[in-house]
Amino acid sequence: MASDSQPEGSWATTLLTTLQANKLASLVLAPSIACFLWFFVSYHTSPLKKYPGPFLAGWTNLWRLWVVYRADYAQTMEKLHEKYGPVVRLGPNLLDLDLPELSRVVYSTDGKWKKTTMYQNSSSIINGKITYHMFSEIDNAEHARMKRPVVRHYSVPSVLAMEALQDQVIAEFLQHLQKRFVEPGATCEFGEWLSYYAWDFLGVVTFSKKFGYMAKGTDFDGTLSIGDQAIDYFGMCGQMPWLDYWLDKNPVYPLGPPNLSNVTGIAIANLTARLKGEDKDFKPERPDFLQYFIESKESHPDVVDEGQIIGYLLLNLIAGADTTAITMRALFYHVLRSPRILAALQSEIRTALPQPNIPTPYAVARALPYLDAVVRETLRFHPAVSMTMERVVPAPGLTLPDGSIVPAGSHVGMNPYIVGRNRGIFGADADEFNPDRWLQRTDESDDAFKDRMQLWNTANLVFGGGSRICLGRNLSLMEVYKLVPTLIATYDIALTDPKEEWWTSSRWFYRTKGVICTLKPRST
Ligand code: HEM
Repeated sequence: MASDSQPEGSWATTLLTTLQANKLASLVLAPSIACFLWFFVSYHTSPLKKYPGPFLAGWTNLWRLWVVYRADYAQTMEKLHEKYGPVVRLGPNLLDLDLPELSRVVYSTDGKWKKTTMYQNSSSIINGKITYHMFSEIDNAEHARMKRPVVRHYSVPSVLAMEALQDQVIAEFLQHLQKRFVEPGATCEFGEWLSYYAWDFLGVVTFSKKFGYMAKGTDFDGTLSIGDQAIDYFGMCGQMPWLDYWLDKNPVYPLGPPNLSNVTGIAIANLTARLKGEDKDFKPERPDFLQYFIESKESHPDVVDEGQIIGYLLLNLIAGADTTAITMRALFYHVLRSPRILAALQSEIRTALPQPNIPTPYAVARALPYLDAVVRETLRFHPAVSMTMERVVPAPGLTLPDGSIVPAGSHVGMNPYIVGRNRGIFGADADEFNPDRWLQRTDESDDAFKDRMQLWNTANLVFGGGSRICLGRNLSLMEVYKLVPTLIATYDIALTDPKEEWWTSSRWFYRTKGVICTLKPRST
């Protein structure tokens, strides 16, 4: 019979009695119950509870970690937005927004919107201390301090000053393609070769030296593969940033991504040789980033030391090579699958560039409207970064178009892949690759076209936005705008299997493999 103070059937009493009686049960059960209660209370009291999303996502970030692990992040997000609308809850404290009208707010220049801690796991340990670079630094004031000495070196005039260096790499790329594939009539792993080109290109503009991927025709030192693993690690760990302290930053046995020690070694060797005047590849009349960074050390000695220069050099390579290769690979993949688009592009380029084998001057390339449309469509359709770029909502909160307020401290973000396919902006055919959408329609006035492009720019987050916008965008655009017409003016390029379905992996980078081609001398 139950006493008055312990009513019969009280589950709490039974539980307490069991726990007191059984020490093992208490060791296991008590933390589990505390954990469950914590999750339960957090879920039900969260101010983000009102926003729709997968059930598990509201409880734990493990859900989104699982999606990143599966490597179909962008596609999953697309389905979720179709199901739930423009605001989707991806984690207990994270909303993904398909609201291009807010892009200038979330990715602003006012210094109030901070990156979330997801970015911090792309830092490294130098001399026993976690060191952040321009991409991983989340404090906006510190970021501005790091960026100030070098930002002008990424401007259009600065990268234009490197055009001669770029032409040199393009010319070499053509020679390799000619000897290895065109003359013997061999099949080309074109997608791979675009990566070799992009890495060697970045080596040359960064420190006047190629890594040698084109010469060797392979990822001979494993750097490209290590780079992929490092970026995948960043994408996965970013979903639960504290994991990085256990996996990579633990001082006992780091389990993080394989480090880029060979690239770091190359960067240090180049800096040392340059400072000692022993760098034979560098020609002062052909400036490179290393030269610019050394000058920044002289102009900003309070910010730039040799460690910072190594950081700048590495960021150039890690942020710049794969992203540009992904873009060029996507461009060729989609263009080569469409005889109509290929014919239009070929006709424009070959009329403007009657001679093969000559690196296209940037000014000439930028004046080709169909090429411009193809590049823009590629960036929209296959952005190299295809994950939510998270930011912390500052006080007093973010007002959404439905009038609801996302409280300060919540995390929100937009995904270039999702906003790039927003049907309200790009039309019902937003899921199709069609460069013509970027051209002025026959029945469209100049003003209407201008307005449409202005609106479309709000949904262009391919290079991020605001004060954290991609630093290398002018350089990578120059690379793409120059290389594509040069190749099309020189070769007839065709997929060996026009129906080829390539391999894709959508995590932080939207990686791809494939684009197997034949290359023949230009026929028309
Ligand atoms: C098609 C090529 C490229 C794409 C699509 C791309 C995309 C992006 C995006 C989306 C961001 C912003 C990430 C965020 O806010 O969460 C970013 C940042 C950055 N990118 Fe790029 N990138 C490209 C090429 C390059 C190149 C060639 C370089 C350097 C040579 C570069 C250097 C950087 C740096 C330093 C940042 C950090 C900027 C900051 O936080 O201040 N990127 N990039």
